[in-house]
Amino acid sequence: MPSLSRYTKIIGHRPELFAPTRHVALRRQNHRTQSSYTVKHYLTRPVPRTVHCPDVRVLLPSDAQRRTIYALATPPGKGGVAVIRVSGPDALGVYSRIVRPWRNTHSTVTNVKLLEGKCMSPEPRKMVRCAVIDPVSGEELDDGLAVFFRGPQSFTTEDVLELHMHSGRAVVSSVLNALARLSQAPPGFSSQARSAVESETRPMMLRPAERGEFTRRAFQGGRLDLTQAEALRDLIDADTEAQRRLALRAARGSTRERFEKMRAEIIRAMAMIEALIDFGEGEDIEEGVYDRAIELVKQLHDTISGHLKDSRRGEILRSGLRLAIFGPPNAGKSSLLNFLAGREAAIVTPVPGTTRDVLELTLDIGGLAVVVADTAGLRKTDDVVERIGVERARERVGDSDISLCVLSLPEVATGAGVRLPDQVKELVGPSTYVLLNKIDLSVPEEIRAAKNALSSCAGLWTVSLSTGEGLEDFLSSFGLLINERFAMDGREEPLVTNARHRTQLEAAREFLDAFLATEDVVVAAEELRYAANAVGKVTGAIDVEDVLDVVFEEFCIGK
Ligand SMILES: Nc1nc2c(ncn2[C@@H]2O[C@H](COP(=O)(O)OP(=O)(O)OP(=O)(O)O)[C@@H](O)[C@H]2O)c(=O)[nH]1
Ligand SMILES: [K+]
Ligand SMILES: [Mg+2]
Repeated sequence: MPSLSRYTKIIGHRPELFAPTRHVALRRQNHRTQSSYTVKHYLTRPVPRTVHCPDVRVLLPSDAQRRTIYALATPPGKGGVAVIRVSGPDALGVYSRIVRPWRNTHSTVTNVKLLEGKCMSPEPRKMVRCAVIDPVSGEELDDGLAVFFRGPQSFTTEDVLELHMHSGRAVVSSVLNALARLSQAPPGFSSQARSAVESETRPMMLRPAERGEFTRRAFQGGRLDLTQAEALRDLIDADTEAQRRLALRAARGSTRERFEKMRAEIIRAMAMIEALIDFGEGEDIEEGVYDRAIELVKQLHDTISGHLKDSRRGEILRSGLRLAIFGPPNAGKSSLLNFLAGREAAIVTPVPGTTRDVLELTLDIGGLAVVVADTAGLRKTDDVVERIGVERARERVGDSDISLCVLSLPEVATGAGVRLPDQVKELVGPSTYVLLNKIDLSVPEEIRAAKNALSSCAGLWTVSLSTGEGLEDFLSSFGLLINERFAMDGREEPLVTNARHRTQLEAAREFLDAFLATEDVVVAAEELRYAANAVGKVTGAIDVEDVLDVVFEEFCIGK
């Protein structure tokens, strides 16, 4: 009989071995204790069949083992360098077919065989000056640099070839065409010539890569977990410092570690319960194991709840803080958007009701990505189009992380304070920021009275978007405020950075809830298994075929 710590180890490392033997354990258990469950009850619960760990992941003969993929890894167009990436079992073959020592290259058809004979055998990770030739005609396509990575010491864990060419449409397409032709039996050779170069001209299994396929292979090869793959995508998409920092840390595995630790804790609790089921408390297992498991799960539950409550801080850092600008017509909302954007993004006119639809821009405010939405002025109107705009404005305010109400001071000032239109008033709450605009048209007493009347809101500034007065002060203090609320400086790094993580953590928390609610040890163990699976899906530690497409389709080709 394994000791509890040994037991934890077995399940922790190879839970997939554990699942199929459970009913045996249960039958044995049935006649040894007086617990209330039955084997039938257990067997009717859906048992996840695909639980496994990264270290025992079994890859069936896959497309990746047969097919070599290629793609342009840099943005298309004219530029200094274009990188073409080739990954898969034929990468070395590609090297020998199209890469030639730079000095020895000749561009005539008759030299093909000669050149075939002189193919280079690359030293891994060493960049060499080379010529790239057409594998069929032997014509030189470009000269540049080539580097070969011997799998698994490569990004994808497969053999990888990178060709650094001149970035021009014709160069890139000629090299891509050459790669495409390697998959076909080469035309133009006589049968004699063909047999002479038989081994060299065997058609290769090459095809263009799909979105994110290089990274997907890196994941399948165990180089990255899913959070790291997502982080690479985020790093490419990062617009602000905060996004870059967050993505870089996650790419290095910080998110992976935290989720893995969480899963290990759940599995530890599960092992306690499983041991209890199999051997019974007091007999072989020490007293109080169940209570310890409950304690552990409660702590985990708190941790997960803490991360889920984190005011979407991670998601905000990653995909931007949603800010809605709202207010009465003509208050200067679109003028504010243009000021923040530094360009005439929105139409500004003296006509009230100019903005109809929601206009959205992603801007860098105080180092934070902010998705700023300009909305239609809120008022009662008979205009059908404007009414829809007003409705959308209200929805946008509701959906936003923060809202900023723009008011025209001369419009709302009453002398002794302010009066807001009903439509606006109902959207102003304690968390609303207020920008009092058009102070160039107001007298100081009016400004002071209005400021007093609005002193209870989350933030208040007085500006003129026409003269620029107060704008610098507004921008810096608003930037500071949102940074304090949402950025990660000096705080624990947010764990939940996208909706996929949130969904899985929510699911895990529900299973932990169910664990804490049940009296039945078998159900309890099962709930923990589901919880561990939910967390495992975040990193990809357990079967994730269903989420792979979702994760990788947001990538670009060549990554
Ligand atoms: N005097 C003065 N005029 C301003 C100021 N800010 C904006 N305006 C003018 O006010 C008018 C309305 O500005 P917009 O930015 O279109 O206002 P809006 O809130 O987007 O209006 P709607 O889209 O119609 O709801 C324009 O003519 C602006 O030039 C300001 O600080 N002072
Ligand atoms: K307007
Ligand atoms: Mg407008």
